[in-house]
Formats: sequence, structure tokens, C-alpha cells
Amino acid sequence: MARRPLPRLLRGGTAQLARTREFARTAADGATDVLQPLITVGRGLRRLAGRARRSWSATPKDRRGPTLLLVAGCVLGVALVPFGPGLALIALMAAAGWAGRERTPVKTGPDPAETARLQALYEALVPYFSVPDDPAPLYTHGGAWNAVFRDPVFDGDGRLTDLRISYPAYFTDGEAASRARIEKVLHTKSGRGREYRFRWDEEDNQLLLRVLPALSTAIAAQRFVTAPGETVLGFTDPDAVQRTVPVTDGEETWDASPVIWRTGPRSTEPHLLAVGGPGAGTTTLLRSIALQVLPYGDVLIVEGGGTGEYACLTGRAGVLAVECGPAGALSSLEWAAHETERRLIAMNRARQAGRPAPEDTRRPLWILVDRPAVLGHLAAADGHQDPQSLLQVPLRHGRAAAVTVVVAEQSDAVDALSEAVRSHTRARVVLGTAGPEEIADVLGAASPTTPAPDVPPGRGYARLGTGPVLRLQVPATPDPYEDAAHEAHRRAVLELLPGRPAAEDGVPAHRAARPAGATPLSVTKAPATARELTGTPVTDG
Ligand SMILES: Nc1ncnc2c1ncn2[C@@H]1O[C@H](COP(=O)(O)OP(=O)(O)OP(=O)(O)O)[C@@H](O)[C@H]1O
Repeated sequence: MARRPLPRLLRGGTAQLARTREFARTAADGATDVLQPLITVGRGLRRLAGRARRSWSATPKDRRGPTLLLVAGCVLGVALVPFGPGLALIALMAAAGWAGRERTPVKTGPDPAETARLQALYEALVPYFSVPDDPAPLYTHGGAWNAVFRDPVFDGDGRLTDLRISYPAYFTDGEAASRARIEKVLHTKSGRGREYRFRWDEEDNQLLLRVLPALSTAIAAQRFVTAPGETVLGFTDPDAVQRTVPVTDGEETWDASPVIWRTGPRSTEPHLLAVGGPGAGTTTLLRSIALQVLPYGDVLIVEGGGTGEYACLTGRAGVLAVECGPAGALSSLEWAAHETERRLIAMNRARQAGRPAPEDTRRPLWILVDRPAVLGHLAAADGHQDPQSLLQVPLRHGRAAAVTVVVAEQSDAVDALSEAVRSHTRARVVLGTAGPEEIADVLGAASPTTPAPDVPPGRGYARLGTGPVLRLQVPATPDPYEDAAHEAHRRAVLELLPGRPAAEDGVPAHRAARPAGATPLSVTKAPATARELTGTPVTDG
């Protein structure tokens, strides 16, 4: 039997019903908004009436007559006074409005579930914070948590986010292993999957636990407000640094806390090493640095990965070269070493003659080397020198010559880094899901927080010289030629890219862009004498 079509009303019935319901809900919401004052006054009148009823029933019988008389007298008085009834009505409405307002209950202390959590945490700490001979132990099984835990704060899911813990003075808080044991217990018992920061106040025998919110990933590449020689590596916690810079995301502008790296002749950390696992974001960090320095410096890029992730920079004003192969890397780095020597000699000569440093020695030169281990491997296979060995001169003498070296390497190839790279890169960044040992190996100090299990690309830690370890989120600076990248972030990078200067006759534009006076990239010069490099007087001729 042929199926009969449903009547039109029934066919579109579900959609229409949903629309009607939506309309009714919107109308009800609107009516509630409009009638809100009336609802509040009505609720207040009800509450006032309730209070009056309660106080009437609480009044002893022998006092009810005089009370009634007093009320009647008041009513009569109000009725006789000019405008009395009107004023009394206004006063009643105001009192009802006040009595009917919604009051958020003030929370006084943890609720039963939170109390149970704190008690469990306390019990878990008993074996670590007690010894059998202690006559008045702070921690005993079944003891009171509120004697040692202060200022607990919970999030909306009832999980602990802040806590001040007192511990006995005999606890060995100076030993890293003892601290790590306590931190592990607290981390496990308070909920995994979050990033905890522990601050040990050894003078007062107190430990401060705080769960840190994830750093914002909303900041994309842009012109940051910094002084010359300052580079924003990324952004960190507001209480970790004193400075802020304005950042923009679409229409919104706010102040963010940057991790600023200072380079140049007075820098104590003139070179940087960034380490991370695959896809952790070290290439993005180098791209971000390149875009920040290009307005005032020249950049030479050596890419070992060979994935063309710096292609957007090829041929741009200020980009001296983007080298992907071992042969190009060797010749470019050889040039960079000679350029460093040339600058030092020229500066030394100018100093001897009592003149300021020549103009062509002052423009900052940045050498960005991404994954040198791969290049070293390829060069060795061809029987060539490791390109890393050519970084020795820029690393050692670059600071005085305005030459900065940035090296990015993957965590599993860190062993292939040369001694010069390890000892001269005092600014360090580690990105991705690194364990505590790896973080400590790269940064030279333990991370201040428990590593989070899942981290977005560009998230990690930074340490400048002997400074504190800071959490870091690198600004999103994708390869603008990557289709999968966020459209707004790609556009932001494209806007920051400098133009392409016209090519000189027969010379590719990026090679023609090198500073005046610099030795051509492909020309090998005899190395300068040690005397000239170290600043011993040099006599011409
Ligand atoms: N700070 C960041 N913000 C947003 N996305 C990022 C950030 N850093 C990296 N990414 C994204 O993560 C992916 C990998 O980044 P990137 O190429 O920089 O990693 P990598 O460390 O160089 O890894 P690999 O060497 O394996 O390519 C890219 O798609 C990139 O756009």
C-alpha cells in the first residue's frame, strides 16, 4: 500500500514545535526581565509579612493589646500627616525592595566534601611529616587538618587550587628528594592533570601549593612594544615578571607578562638554545624571533630539518640567506664566522684610532640554526666538517660584535650539540612534554611547576642565565604557507614579513641584502689573527 503523505502541519511539526517552544522561552525571559522589580518587591512584601507574623506570634499575649494600640496610633498619625499615606507607601515599597533582593550566601569555610578532601590530604602527609619520638606531633593519624592547613581554596569542581601547609621544623626541606616526595603526594592527592606550583618557605616551615591556570594561547605574532635589543620569547605568569606589554587579539587589547631576552654588547646571555620534542614549537620560536629582529637587524637562517618552514622569509629585506643543505650551511656559517672576525677587527681598529665603531659593525646580525645535528650528520656522511664547528667564533666573540646565535634542537639529539653551543648559550628554552630531569638538564635548574601531561605547542619553560625558571608560551607564529594554520595567525605573520628588495644584477635578492662592508657569503677569508681578535693594538701595514 502506498504510503500516504503526512499533513503539512505534522511533517514540519517537530521544527515548528521547537520554534514555538523557543519563542515561548524567549518571551518568558523577556517578561521576567521587565517584571523583575515587581517580583523583587512582591518577594520583599512576602518576607516582611512573614517577619510580622513571626514577631506577632512571639509577642506574649498580655503585650498584644498595647502593641496593637501602638500600631493603630502610628497608622492614624500617618493618615493625618500631609502626604503621610503616600510617603508610608513609598517607605513600604523601599523596605520590601530591600528585603526582597537576592543575596548570595557567604561561604564560611569548606563544605563537607571539601573537608573530607582536606582530611584525606592530611592523612596522606602524616607518614612524611611525623617521627615516632615527637612529643607534640603536628601530624598524627586522625588529627585535625585545620591545625596545619590554612587558606584552602577550591575550584568549581570542588578541587583544591590553593593551600598553605605548615610542617614540622625537623622536616628536611633543604633536600630536593624530601621536597619531591611531598610534592608528589600533594600532586597525586589533589588531582592529576593540572599544573602545580610549590613554594617552600623554609624560614616559616610553610609550603604554598597553587594550581596555575594554563597560560593563554591567544597571543599571536605582532609588533611587541620593546626597546632595541629586546626580544619577546613568549609570555608567562603575571606574578613571575614585573613588566607587561600591551598585546592585541582582534579587537581586544590587554597587558600580558612577557619573557624578555636582552641581547647585545651588555647582555649576560648573548646566545640562546631552544630544545623540544617533535612538534613542540622550536621552529615557531625561531620564526617569531626572526620576525621581531628583522626591523633592526640582519638574519641568517640555517635549517637542518629541510622542511622549508622558513620559506616565507626567503628573499625578504634583512634575510641574508635561508640555507637548507649542508653545503649552503657550511658556506653561510663560514661567512658568519668571518663576518664576526671582520667586525671585531674593524671595531678594534676604530677604538685604537679613537673613533666610534664603524656603522657596518653595529647592525645586529642574527644566526638562527634549526636542528644542527641533522646537518652535522649529513656533512659527516659527505666527509665534510660539522657546520656547528663554525659557530664557535660567533658564539665566543659575537656579543661584542653584535652577533647573536640561536640554536634549536630536538630533545633526542641534544647529545650531538657541540661544547661551544652548550657553554655559550646561556639563555635556554625547553618546550613540549619534557620530564623533570630533561627540564633540569636543559635549564640547569628544576622547573617550578609539575609538568602538565598535555601541553599545546609553544608551551614550556625559559631561563635566562642564572635567573628563575619561568613558564613560557611562545606567541603563535605559524608558517604562513601552512594550510592547516589558523587563518588570523597566518595573516598576522604575513603582515610582519618585510618586503622583497629588487635583486641586484645576477645576485639573488637575499644575498644582495647583506650589510654594506660585509664579506660576500660565498667568499672564504683567511682567519684573523688572535692578536686582532682579542683587541691587542694592530698597526696597519
Ligand atoms: N606557540 C605556538 N602557538 C600555536 N601553535 C604553535 C606554536 N608553536 C608551534 N605551533 C604549531 O605546532 C606545529 C609544530 O610547530 P613547529 O614546526 O614549530 O614545531 P617543531 O618543534 O619545529 O617541530 P618539528 O621540528 O617536528 O617541526 C605547527 O603546526 C605550528 O603551527
